[in-house]
Amino acid sequence: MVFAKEDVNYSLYLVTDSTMLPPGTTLYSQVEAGLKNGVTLVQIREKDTETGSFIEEALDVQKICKKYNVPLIINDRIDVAMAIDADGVHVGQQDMPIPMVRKLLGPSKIIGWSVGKPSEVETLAKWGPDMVDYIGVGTLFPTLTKKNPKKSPMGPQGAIAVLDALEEYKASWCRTVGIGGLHPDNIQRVISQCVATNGKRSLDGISLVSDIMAAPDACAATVRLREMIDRTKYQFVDCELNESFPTAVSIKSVISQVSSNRPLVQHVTNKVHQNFGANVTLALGSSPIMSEIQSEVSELARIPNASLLLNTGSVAPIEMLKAAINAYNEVNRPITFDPVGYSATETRLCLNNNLLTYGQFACIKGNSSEILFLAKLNNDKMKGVDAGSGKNDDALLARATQIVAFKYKTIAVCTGEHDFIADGTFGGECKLSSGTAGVTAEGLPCVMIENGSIPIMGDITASGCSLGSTIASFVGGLDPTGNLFDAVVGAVLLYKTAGKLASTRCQGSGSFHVQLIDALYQLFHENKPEKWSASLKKFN
Ligand SMILES: Nc1ncnc2c1ncn2[C@@H]1O[C@H](COP(=O)(O)OP(=O)(O)OP(=O)(O)O)[C@@H](O)[C@H]1O
Ligand SMILES: Cc1ncsc1CCO
Ligand SMILES: [Mg+2]
Repeated sequence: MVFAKEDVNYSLYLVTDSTMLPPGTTLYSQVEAGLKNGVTLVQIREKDTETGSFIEEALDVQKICKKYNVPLIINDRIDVAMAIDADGVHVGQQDMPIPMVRKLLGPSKIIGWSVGKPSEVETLAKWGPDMVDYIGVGTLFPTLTKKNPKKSPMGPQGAIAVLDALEEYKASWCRTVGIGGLHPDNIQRVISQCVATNGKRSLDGISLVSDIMAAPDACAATVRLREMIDRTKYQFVDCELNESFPTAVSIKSVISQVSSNRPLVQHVTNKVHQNFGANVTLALGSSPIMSEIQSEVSELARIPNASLLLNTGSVAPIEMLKAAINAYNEVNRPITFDPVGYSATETRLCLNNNLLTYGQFACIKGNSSEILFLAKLNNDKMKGVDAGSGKNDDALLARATQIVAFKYKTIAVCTGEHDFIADGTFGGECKLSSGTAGVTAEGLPCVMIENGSIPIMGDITASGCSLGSTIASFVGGLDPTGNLFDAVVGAVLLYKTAGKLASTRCQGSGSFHVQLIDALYQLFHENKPEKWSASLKKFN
């Protein structure tokens, strides 16, 4: 059978590994369970099997693939693929060069290539449409199936770079599947985040091994995966993600929700911020818990209206941070991420990028230096944790905020004299292939909040960190019908108004600190956003 290449469905691509079969199953039975329940493409990848047995296995699997009308791809062994007339082969960077593979297989077979970086895309684009039909983009996350991984995992941001290269080099024919460490707990996040910067394409499919091959019930496992891939909404927090322009009325409603739900705000934060953050949280009618105990994160995340503030100013062990991200993502509770001093040192850059790869955040907030660096609009390293003193224009800051929101499919906040907030959640939409239907960072909703210059806000330590506490409290306090963007904007607007009020009441930075908590307390409990002094402007 010859498959028309444009008809190949890459959405759920099963790669075999007979070393992980559970007792009572065979390679054949696991593949059949997959095919019956929605696997759309099969690759035989048996690294340690002798040629004779490989061919026997391949012939067996080929029969069943034919029955389900699904193409069969052979990993690496071009000879085996030719011998059994398989539908295609998949080769890695170190395997036989692609032009030779094509010469041997002829034009009609499917050829897949493992790609990890943009320069490899440039190569395949130069070869043109007759060489590589699809690429396996990875390794996305750490995985046990690669025995000697040569590359460190690229994460969604690495996959975005590959998708961008496909667009840049105009390799429109080339399809993509994500590969490496994909499981039900990260598939939707990967589909949602891995979108080219021009919004025109996302991954065409998900490729995986162990979730089907090692499953005691491969039918149920495949049904679950299929359902996950077909779901077009990624509800990573249990509140509304729909686009809206916040108003005094909607912010008033957010505050009422926070008042009655009294969220539990777990702070994993720096030592300087601990006490201030706990008091700010209490001023907002919420309950702080400053905890870095790994064994309790799952329990905390399951408490109604739990919310996590993850601030990397000084850090807990990385395993604890990942466990916390996992625990909150697992139960769709919001995480507010503050990458303090993001670009100050290689250590911070590496740690923050590692965490950004690991989870889905409801909000990413930073000062102007952090957001500009995250957006790759500025390469100047920060001096410590404070924003640089250079003046940036509003348009540049808004753009950086939108880029961060788009990249991480989150609500991004950039602080300074003017605060910017952009919504990159796309209502939680996640789609294979079509990305954001061409919507780019510039098209994202973005607002600006200002209240004149309040330099004293930058003269106390951890004022940005405590805005993080305020956001975490507001997003945690939402009802399921509450709106995430309203909550983040409401928090920033309240904080700016409180800052101004406190600056008129204080005598210096020492009393400003105290006055800021008083002002937050007063404004929150009065709940009259229509009277707040900070202004909210639509920037886009
Ligand atoms: N010149 C200013 N005028 C008005 N508001 C300001 C000014 N500078 C900072 N702010 C406000 O102060 C808060 C902290 O912002 P900043 O950009 O200083 O954060 P940060 O560097 O992360 O703070 P930290 O790391 O000390 O916690 C924000 O709410 C911001 O809006
Ligand atoms: C001063 C300082 N150092 C690490 S975190 C922090 C608080 C302000 O970001
Ligand atoms: Mg900060």
